[in-house]
Amino acid sequence: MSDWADWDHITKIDPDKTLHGDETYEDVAATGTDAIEVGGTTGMTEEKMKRVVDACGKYDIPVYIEPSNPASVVHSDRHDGYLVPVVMNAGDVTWITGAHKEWIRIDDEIDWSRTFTEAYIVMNPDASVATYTQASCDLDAEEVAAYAEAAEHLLGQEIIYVEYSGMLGDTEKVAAAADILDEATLFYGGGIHDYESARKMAEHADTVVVGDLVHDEGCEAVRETVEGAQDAKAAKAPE
Ligand SMILES: CC(C)=CCC/C(C)=C/CC/C(C)=C/CC/C(C)=C/COP(=O)(O)OP(=O)(O)O
Ligand SMILES: O=P(O)(O)OC[C@@H](O)CO
Ligand SMILES: [Mg+2]
Repeated sequence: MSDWADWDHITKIDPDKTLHGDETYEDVAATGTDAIEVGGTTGMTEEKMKRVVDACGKYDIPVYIEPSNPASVVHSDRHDGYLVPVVMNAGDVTWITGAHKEWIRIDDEIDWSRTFTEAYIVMNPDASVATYTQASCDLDAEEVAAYAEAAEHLLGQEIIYVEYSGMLGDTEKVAAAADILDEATLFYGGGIHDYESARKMAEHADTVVVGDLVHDEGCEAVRETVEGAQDAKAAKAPE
């Protein structure tokens, strides 16, 4: 079974940002979050990535690198693996297969045994990830569901990621993706900032991702979102 099948909550650390106040990565690991993803769209370098991966890798929590370009991939035995995005609704094929081809061409150390993909559906047109990938974000619930279904059944993706980075998404669209998926795991990320927003999104998604909050508000706020996600999952009918 894949690691992520048991994750209710992921904390995403952006190596281009600092932690809140004097908090440490040990504090992040102690929030109850199930895994740490390390990634961001802008300002990413190998050096910044390595610093965060090395620091997080000391604690008893899965750590995955989520690269936004081939240059931000670092290799170490401090982390568990790589979650490489593929953007279903990208306007530029670079972000569907092009960057992947270049990465494979230039990197001799790829460890396929711990490299997996995430099929992103990018939904917030104001997020840097939308600009970066030239994503078509104007999608209704039926289209979101169709992208999710294409990702799972045509492309064999195991993780579908509805991404509203920077804003809380439309639950109707998240639910449409959740309802169409058979076996794939649904990640939701964007704008989760408290118990209630985490609970609401985790009613539909299998796993919620919290990003900006850890940098802007800190670990106590993240802990509340972990509780919201866990309560939503506990309230769902047994699968
Ligand atoms: C093939 C390799 C190694 C890399 C390419 C991987 C791809 C397709 C990247 C596309 C962009 C993407 C989906 C990045 C994932 C990380 C992400 C969504 C971060 C959040 O982005 P924002 O919140 O918009 O950015 P900032 O917080 O940096 O402003
Ligand atoms: O920063 P936020 O809005 O929490 O979004 C989380 C994550 O989905 C970003 O890739
Ligand atoms: Mg962000």
